[in-house]
Amino acid sequence: MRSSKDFFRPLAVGAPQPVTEIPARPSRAIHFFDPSNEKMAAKIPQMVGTVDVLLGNLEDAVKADNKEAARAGLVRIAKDTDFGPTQLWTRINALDSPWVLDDLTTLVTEIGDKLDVIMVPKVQGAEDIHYIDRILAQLEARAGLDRPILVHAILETARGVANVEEICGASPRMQGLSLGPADLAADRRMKTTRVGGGHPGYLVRQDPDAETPDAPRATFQQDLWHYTIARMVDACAMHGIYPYYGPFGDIADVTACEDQFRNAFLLGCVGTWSLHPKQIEIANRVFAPSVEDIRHAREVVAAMGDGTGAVMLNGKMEDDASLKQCLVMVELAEQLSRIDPNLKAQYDAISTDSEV
Ligand SMILES: CCC(=O)SCCNC(=O)CCNC(=O)[C@H](O)C(C)(C)COP(=O)(O)OP(=O)(O)OC[C@H]1O[C@@H](n2cnc3c(N)ncnc32)[C@H](O)[C@@H]1OP(=O)(O)O
Ligand SMILES: O=CC(=O)O
Ligand SMILES: [Mg+2]
Repeated sequence: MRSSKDFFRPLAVGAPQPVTEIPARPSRAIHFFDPSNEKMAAKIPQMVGTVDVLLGNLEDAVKADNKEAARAGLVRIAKDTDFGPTQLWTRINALDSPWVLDDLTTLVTEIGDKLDVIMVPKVQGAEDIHYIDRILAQLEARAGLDRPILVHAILETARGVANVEEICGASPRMQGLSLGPADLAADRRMKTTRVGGGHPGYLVRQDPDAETPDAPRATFQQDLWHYTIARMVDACAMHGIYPYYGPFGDIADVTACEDQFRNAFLLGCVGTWSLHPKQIEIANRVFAPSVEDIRHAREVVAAMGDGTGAVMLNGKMEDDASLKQCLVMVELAEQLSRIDPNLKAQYDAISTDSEV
């Protein structure tokens, strides 16, 4: 076990000072692209500013024969593009793969100054994060970087879920976690064949009516991912890092995609992955508080004065705890307003309404 005094000392001579807090940068959509796919890669410069995070994916969904082209493509895109307010992330190959060492060495030394976060797949426990932490420090020192690259782990193995709290607390670099429902389903031997989302077979059925026991009974589909997302949210909150939903594979079903994203938002996630350009708009809308919520939250803040005691507002009791919930929403709206002029205009219009 590392001493708490050592936790914020660099892990290599010449490496940058570890961060003591993970900045709350808006990241409603982490948009995946394959840097070896020329059509996709060509679209990246024009996507800057339309999405909070662009992620050059090197792992699953990139063909084995294209791994090196994807890595080289990401280096080229990073060097040639001004990302402005948009963060640049990458997903490296798995730690047991033949590609990961070159992924890390090439990316950190060539474009480490452009990379905000490295996403690590199939993380099993703190030991995987310790490995990444040390090697990143060595490479950052070699590259002469002046700020540490942050680390994001995908929760996509049963062992990873069992170790989720220790993964979140394994390094001051830990920025957040994403749910990986496809690999997680396979690793758990769940009997599903989908990438995220619900399943019509996972349901509860209404009790039979005593008078008409043979009458049809309503069924209610349940959320397969509720348990894992809730565990992930608690582990992240405990360690001051950020939880994200992951992939929603049914690109055509924008309605169910929106529902899955909203469930994650309501449970505490700050964002999600986008696999196709059309999922960006859904994520940007869902992972921002609604105008109605902000209107209500501001009314509660105004009514609560010094923040203590209880008041009645529109027939409902508000107190210190409901005020804290409202402040979460108001702070998120303020952060998003700083980067999204459309949202700013919508939230600003509320003040005008209530002043009239
Ligand atoms: C499940 C576990 C995981 O690991 S999920 C994460 C890994 N998977 C991924 O990263 C998948 C990323 N997305 C994709 O590969 C593609 O979007 C897939 C799903 C294959 C669909 O591609 P395609 O059939 O070309 O879609 P389309 O014809 O509707 O595309 C329209 C135009 O948009 C482009 N496009 C597509 N996806 C992206 C993207 N992610 N980023 C940027 N551009 C994208 C297409 O190239 C196409 O362009 P054009 O109009 O032909 O010029
Ligand atoms: O990498 C994501 C997943 O769902 O698997
Ligand atoms: Mg996966």
